[in-house]
Parts: sequence; structure tokens; C-alpha cells
Amino acid sequence: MTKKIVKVKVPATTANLGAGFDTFGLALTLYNEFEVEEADGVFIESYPENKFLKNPENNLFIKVVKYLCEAEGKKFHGAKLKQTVNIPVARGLGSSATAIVAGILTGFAVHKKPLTDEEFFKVAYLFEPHPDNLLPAWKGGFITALKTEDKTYYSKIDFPQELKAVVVIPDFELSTELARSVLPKEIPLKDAVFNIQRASLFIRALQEKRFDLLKVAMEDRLHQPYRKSLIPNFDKVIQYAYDSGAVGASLSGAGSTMLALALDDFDKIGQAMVSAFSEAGINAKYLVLDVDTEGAKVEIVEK
Ligand SMILES: Nc1ncnc2c1ncn2[C@@H]1O[C@H](COP(=O)(O)OP(=O)(O)O)[C@@H](O)[C@H]1O
Ligand SMILES: N[C@@H](CCOP(=O)(O)O)C(=O)O
Repeated sequence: MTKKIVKVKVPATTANLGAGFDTFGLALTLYNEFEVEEADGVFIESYPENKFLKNPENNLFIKVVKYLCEAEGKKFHGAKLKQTVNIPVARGLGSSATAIVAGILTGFAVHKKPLTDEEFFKVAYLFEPHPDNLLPAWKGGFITALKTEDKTYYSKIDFPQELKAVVVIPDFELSTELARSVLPKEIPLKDAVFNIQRASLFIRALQEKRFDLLKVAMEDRLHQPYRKSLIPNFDKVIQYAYDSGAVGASLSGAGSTMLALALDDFDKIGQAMVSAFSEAGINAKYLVLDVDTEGAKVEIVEK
């Protein structure tokens, strides 16, 4: 009897980009890969070895696939999953969104159901309520999104190819849950205005390739001022990025990764940001990434 293997590749995402808190997300050329087949029992191999993700209780991909199987009225017997994890967990690079997107694409492929936006969000939001990660992970590119009670509205906006993302990943995890718990419930009107002005300018700066506007357009008063207490030398990392030639800089998602946007001097910027972390006694590494424009890819192989 032939066996079906489903292979899914999903890009990392950097959400917020400063002022676009819970709104903007950008897919990057760093990928998690999931290869799964039906099995009796759950077996997870994770490369590189990751004990935490090998536990089905922690593995969002398995949870989503199980949920979709049961939603079809079928009993979930298990799955054999081989997972290549290039995106570090709990670092603000949308690792959890890759697992959710991969789980949804797998479930819909296996059950031969067409995947509409409505179906996607109905499942995805049970596991994570952030369209700013989920959408670019699924569709690729730069996306601005908003979620109401019953609908998600979004638009993909061209992101200039010449801009690269320098992501600086410190050697400590920061769960999205913790990074959200430090945010205030309410913010002053002037801070809301501050962010609307900058987020709007960010979009126009991209469309007109006015890279000189990105520095001011990526300033933020909604989340970074509260989250920076969780990131040693936050201000210095941003400062060193600009001193070395970045055109924009911010926290990546909920952190702990920091993001710089740049047109050149990528290594210089990465090294400078890493050195700002090391001045606080934190090891970090940097990656220079392009924008992924295509999003998640799914392939079914008969064995
Ligand atoms: N690659 C993955 N595969 C399966 N489950 C994952 C993966 N990445 C994250 N998760 C699960 O999602 C949870 C939440 O991750 P989160 O703090 O949102 O990280 P991130 O900021 O990297 O998305 C993790 O504790 C883990 O249980
Ligand atoms: N808008 C969310 C994005 C969280 O992204 P993650 O990659 O850190 O999970 C937030 O800022 O909380």
C-alpha cells in the first residue's frame, strides 16, 4: 500500500517592524520544514535535536494536525514527524506561526479540503491570535493585517527588494506570552497618535523607496518602551545598528531578536548589534536575510 508523506516549508516572520504593533509582518528567507506521515502513535524527530519540541504536548504542529483530524470526525491515531527547525523558538521570529501554518496546510491537504481564508483563520486563531505572523508565514511578503470579531482584513504590500533584514538573535528565549504580559491595558492618546503617524509613514516610505524616512517611521510607543526592560542593552543595540548604517531598526516580533533594515553594510551592522548585546554579557548571532515573497509551500509525496 502506498503511503503519503506531506512536506511543508514555512518562512520565518518578523512582526511589528516598530510602529506597526499587531499589524505589520514580513516573511524572511529562513525556513522551518515539516515532513509528516500517518503512524500509530506520535513520533517526533527534530533537527537539530530539540527535546522541548519532541514532546507532543509542546508541539503546535502535532496539536493542529490532531485538531483537524478530529474536526473531520476521525480518530487521530498518530503521526511521524520529521522537523527541521532553523527558526529558534520564542525569539520573535514567528516559530510558532510556522508550526500552525504547516499543521493547517497538512491537515487540509490530507483531508483534501480547499483552504479558504475563513477556514484558515478559524483554525489558526484557536492556537495563536496574531495575523501579523500567521499571514506572512502563509502568504509571504510584507502584510498589513487587522482582525475583528468575525473577519480578518489584510493586504500584501510590495517590499523593496534592495532592503535586507539583519536579525540579531540573542542567546535567550522570550515567550510571546511574557512579552505581552508587560504591556499596559491602556495607552495615552498621544502615544496612539504617535504610532498611527509612524505606521502610515512606514507604508508610504516603502512605496516611494524613501529609505531616509524609515528611522522615524519605525519609532514606537506602544510596545517597545515596555518590552525593552526584558532585552538587555535594547537602546544600545538600536543605536549601534544606526551608527553602522542601518536605515531602520526595531524589536523583532515580541523579541528577543532585534531587527535592522539595511541597504548595505549588512555584516558591519550585524557585528555591531551583536557587540551591543555582548557588552551586556549576552551572546548573540546575526543573520542577513532577504524577504520571502512566496510564503509556505506544501508538497505531497507518495512512498
Ligand atoms: N517549530 C515549532 N514546532 C512546534 N511547536 C512550536 C514551534 N515553535 C514554537 N512552538 C510552540 O509554540 C509555543 C509558543 O511559542 P512563542 O513563544 O510564540 O514563540 P515564537 O515567538 O518563536 O513564535 C512554544 O512554547 C512551543 O510550544
Ligand atoms: N504582534 C505580536 C507578534 C508576536 O510575534 P512573535 O514572533 O514574537 O511570536 C506581538 O508583538 O506580541
